[in-house]
Amino acid sequence: MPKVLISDSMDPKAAEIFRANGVDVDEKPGLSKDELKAIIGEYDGLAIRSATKVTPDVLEAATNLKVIGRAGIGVDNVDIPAASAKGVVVMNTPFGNSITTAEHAIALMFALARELPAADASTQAGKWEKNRFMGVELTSKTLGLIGAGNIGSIVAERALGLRMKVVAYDPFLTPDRAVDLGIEKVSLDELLARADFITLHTPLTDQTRNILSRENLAKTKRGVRIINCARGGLIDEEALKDALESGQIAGAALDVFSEEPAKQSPLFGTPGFVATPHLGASTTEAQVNVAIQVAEQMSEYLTRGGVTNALNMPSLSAEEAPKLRPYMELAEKLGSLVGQLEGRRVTGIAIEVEGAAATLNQKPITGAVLAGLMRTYSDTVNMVNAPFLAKERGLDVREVRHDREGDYHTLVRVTVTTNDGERSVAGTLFGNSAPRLIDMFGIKVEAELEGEMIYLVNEDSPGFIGRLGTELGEAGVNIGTFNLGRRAAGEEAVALVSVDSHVEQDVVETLASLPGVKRVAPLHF
Ligand SMILES: NC(=O)c1ccc[n+]([C@@H]2O[C@H](COP(=O)([O-])OP(=O)(O)OC[C@H]3O[C@@H](n4cnc5c(N)ncnc54)[C@H](O)[C@@H]3O)[C@@H](O)[C@H]2O)c1
Ligand SMILES: O=C(O)[C@H](O)COP(=O)(O)O
Repeated sequence: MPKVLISDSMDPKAAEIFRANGVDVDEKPGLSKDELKAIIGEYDGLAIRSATKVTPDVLEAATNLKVIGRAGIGVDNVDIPAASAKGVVVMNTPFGNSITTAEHAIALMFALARELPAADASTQAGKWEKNRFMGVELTSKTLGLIGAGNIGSIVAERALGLRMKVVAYDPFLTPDRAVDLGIEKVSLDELLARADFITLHTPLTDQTRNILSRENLAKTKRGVRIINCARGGLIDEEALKDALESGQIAGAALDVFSEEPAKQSPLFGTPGFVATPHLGASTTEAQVNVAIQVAEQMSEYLTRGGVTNALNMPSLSAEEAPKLRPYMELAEKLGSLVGQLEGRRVTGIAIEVEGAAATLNQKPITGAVLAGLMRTYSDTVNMVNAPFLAKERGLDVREVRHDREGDYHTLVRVTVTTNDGERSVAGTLFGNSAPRLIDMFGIKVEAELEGEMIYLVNEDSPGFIGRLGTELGEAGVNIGTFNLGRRAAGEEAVALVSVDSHVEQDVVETLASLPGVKRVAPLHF
């Protein structure tokens, strides 16, 4: 039974769903890094929010880990390249807390416009400072969105409902989407110059880090109010403090900080500054949503192989998974075949699908071919890390989907490029489930790629098969199946012989010395 650790505080629904799906679960929120490292090796899955930091040393200790599920959106607390390199799928729940977070941004916008936290503190202190607090209306003001994805779009809708004008800076926002949303796409400089309120809704990346730098804060309209419910690190906090003090910025509300938990900050106590402790996603509704989603997604992966919302692997529904499984087996075997024969000489690989295979999601098939190819020289490779390792190695990977119907109802062809040119192998499924090789380097040969095998290339000549059988018999190697093919009578022929035991090097050498033999290679599937 797969076992999952929930290492951050999560709605109890998550544990209920894991158990209902036959997944064992331990809930241990608040572990130190060393405590996590000491126990992570026991688990197949790790369910987290933003507090657990999944760093390379944690992953190093996670010897059984297959999946990390983030009950929420941001995955900047997970080292995704390190997880990918270890073959661990990283999933998030991209929509479960978006409305809640958008509402928090709107709440902070109101808090700034009417100085609600300061007014509340002053009133409860018995001061009744009616003349101290003079707010601004939101109606007709311009809201500048930096990032118009899921949350930014919801903020835009709500702001339009408040009769604000919305401008957005997001290099990936299409003009059509901007029209649909009823917002104006602008450059960052234009947004800074025009916005009365600015709200940030981008992930923290190398491009967005410090997007509101000292220089950019200086370009804002005097008296602007800024809200950040996305990620700490998007704003230069020292520069923000200076701008609040100089009056360039009239108010700033941060839910997120460059260092969290933010128990101290230069901003604390600055007039016009409002803070919440990373509460963007903290509503009952959002926490139930993300807990249910993460537990369902992780259970589906651990028990049925379905992949949803993974950041380092293509999605694969639980319906697709059983259909794709025999193709992935076929693809992995074809990849392994070319890997065992060509190994590290491969510089490029093309994966072609035809017939029924062309109607399926091709990414998992490609992942399986690459895993099969590279597993011949690395035993840590799997479908998740194979595409990354292939890229790292500079392997040129091409995917081709043919609409045409060929001789077979379904076909996967793998063509590898080496210094000697291109060579390809192809396979099909018998009865929609049994993988079979049907073409080996241009020669028709039908074989099940299974267990220990010998690949042999020879000149087609009478008596050769008998001599081969005799040599194997004398070496004590029992033949299971004999699969033969040739280009034409008397020309190059191939034999794929399945045998009951591992073929030792001396047997390979004896076979290689038989007259007419061009190549012998032991294979293992
Ligand atoms: N405070 C919280 O508790 C809380 C809760 C949920 C999400 N978040 C954070 O909010 C952020 C946004 O979440 P989302 O679901 O809207 O993500 P999303 O991926 O749907 O949207 C992000 C948007 O940012 C845009 N973007 C990327 N690079 C950009 C750049 N250089 N300049 C401008 N725009 C850029 C993208 O095109 C995209 O439209 C994430 O960082 C997430 O972690 C915080
Ligand atoms: O990215 C997110 O989903 C938010 O930052 C929420 O973080 P949390 O789960 O720690 O509240």
